[in-house]
Amino acid sequence: MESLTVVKIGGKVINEEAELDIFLKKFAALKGNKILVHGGGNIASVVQNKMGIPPKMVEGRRITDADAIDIVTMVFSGLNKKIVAKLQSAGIQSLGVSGADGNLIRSRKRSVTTIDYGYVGDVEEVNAEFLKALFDLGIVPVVCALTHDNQGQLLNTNADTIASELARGIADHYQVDLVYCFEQPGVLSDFENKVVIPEITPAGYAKYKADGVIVDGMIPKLDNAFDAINAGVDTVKICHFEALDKVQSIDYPGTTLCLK
Ligand SMILES: Nc1ncnc2c1ncn2[C@@H]1O[C@H](COP(=O)(O)OP(=O)(O)O)[C@@H](O)[C@H]1O
Ligand SMILES: CC(=O)N[C@@H](CCC(=O)OP(=O)(O)O)C(=O)O
Repeated sequence: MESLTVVKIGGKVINEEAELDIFLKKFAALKGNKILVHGGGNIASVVQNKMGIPPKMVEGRRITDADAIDIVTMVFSGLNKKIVAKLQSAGIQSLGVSGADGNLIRSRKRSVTTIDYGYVGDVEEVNAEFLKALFDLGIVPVVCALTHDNQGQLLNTNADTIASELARGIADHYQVDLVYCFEQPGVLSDFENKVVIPEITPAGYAKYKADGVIVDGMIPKLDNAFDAINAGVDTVKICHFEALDKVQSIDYPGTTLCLK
């Protein structure tokens, strides 16, 4: 089976021009078929504040009302084009898409329970055939955190979830490696001293979570990571964005490997 690397980069790295450039150079150098999924949540929050519409977040997820979906659509789509322009300059034939483009990711608006998340979508289907066609043309897809409901509505979907769902959606056709890149050196057992957990299992994750070692945005990231591993994705790694050039070598220690 051909290999495919799905890389997700977080919004904090995108926000720093120099860091983004370092990361994109490393992404450009990755061998084989690849997809880049990017966030941009913190930039959307800055824009919301500037527009006098303060962001509302619940457990790391944005409450996306009518104003917020307009703002995230502009911010995420704009970032998407900026990243594609930078990748083109690195010689990568890339195409920036949301989940609506090429019907790549169809989702369903999250139903209202105790919380109304507004225009937030839970993924229902990934168009693996469209991705395969892009790879056959030598095109690298760059995917932002927007999906659609096939009834004309864009929906906001967490970028970690998009990366996991894309990896799972295409795992029948490729040997898929999923890499979450961010500003920390991996999942940490000691945040102050930056001690990386080299391998994490669901049992270890449960314990670190109960002990308050793994908190905040790392919780949905690991939930998405284990969902991917359980659905047939070959490997899931969580690493510093500057370590991306090392993830394709088997024995690189400076990263967290998620195990079943
Ligand atoms: N044990 C941990 N190890 C590493 N990061 C952690 C840990 N617990 C919480 N975090 C936090 O999780 C954040 C990553 O989640 P998030 O902000 O959603 O990432 P991203 O920017 O990739 O979308 C890190 O910036 C870090 O502050
Ligand atoms: C529903 C939801 O919360 N969507 C996220 C999508 C962006 C994202 O995930 O960006 P990062 O990866 O940079 O955090 C948001 O609006 O912030």
